[in-house]
Amino acid sequence: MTGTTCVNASFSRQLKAWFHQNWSYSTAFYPGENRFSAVFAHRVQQAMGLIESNGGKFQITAYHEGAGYKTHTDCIVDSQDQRDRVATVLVYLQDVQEGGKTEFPELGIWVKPKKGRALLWNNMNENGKCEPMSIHNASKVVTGHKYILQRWYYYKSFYSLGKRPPEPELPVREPGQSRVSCDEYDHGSCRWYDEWNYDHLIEYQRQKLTLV
Ligand SMILES: O=C(O)CCC(=O)C(=O)O
Ligand SMILES: [Fe+2]
Repeated sequence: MTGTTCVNASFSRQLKAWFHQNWSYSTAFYPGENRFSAVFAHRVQQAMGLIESNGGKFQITAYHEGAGYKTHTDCIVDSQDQRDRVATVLVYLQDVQEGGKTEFPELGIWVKPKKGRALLWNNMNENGKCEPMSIHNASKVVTGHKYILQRWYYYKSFYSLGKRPPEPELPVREPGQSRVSCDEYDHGSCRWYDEWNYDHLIEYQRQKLTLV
């Protein structure tokens, strides 16, 4: 994944100590790995016309109190690479008491997390270029926990799309410790990307929340 770096155990621990408060955590599952992925992809195609096989992984992100996510586009502005994210589907898996909104500053709109609410937007304009007006951010969770599911859709399917990459051998992870990091720390938010660490999903289940 672009921007993803493997860090060793001690540096990972250090990062956690510094930034833990502001982190969001992501993990992912892939098409065909469970029944949910097929049901979701089918319903999205029916309701929104996005072609199932043009979708990538299913990314789940958890935000604890104090965590948000920087302002960004989901596509790469001025990129020549055709393999870019045309559309985003975001589903809120749980209500958030306060904060945690998805905000689109250029459009002057924001959406409040509500369990089961799904949001779809285009990242590209009619010329097939990444649209800077699509910038958005996740405002900090003030009270509660926020869990979302996201899937990005592309113009067409390509070889690696929706396929789980092999698990890296190193570095070794301790329980509760992410091993694959990370967005750059930026505007008060950082995110662990760890496709092999389900700790926050276990926490989600502990709260008796379910995906469907
Ligand atoms: O959490 C949100 O509301 C938005 C997250 C987002 O934009 C992203 O992960 O790309
Ligand atoms: Fe985004």
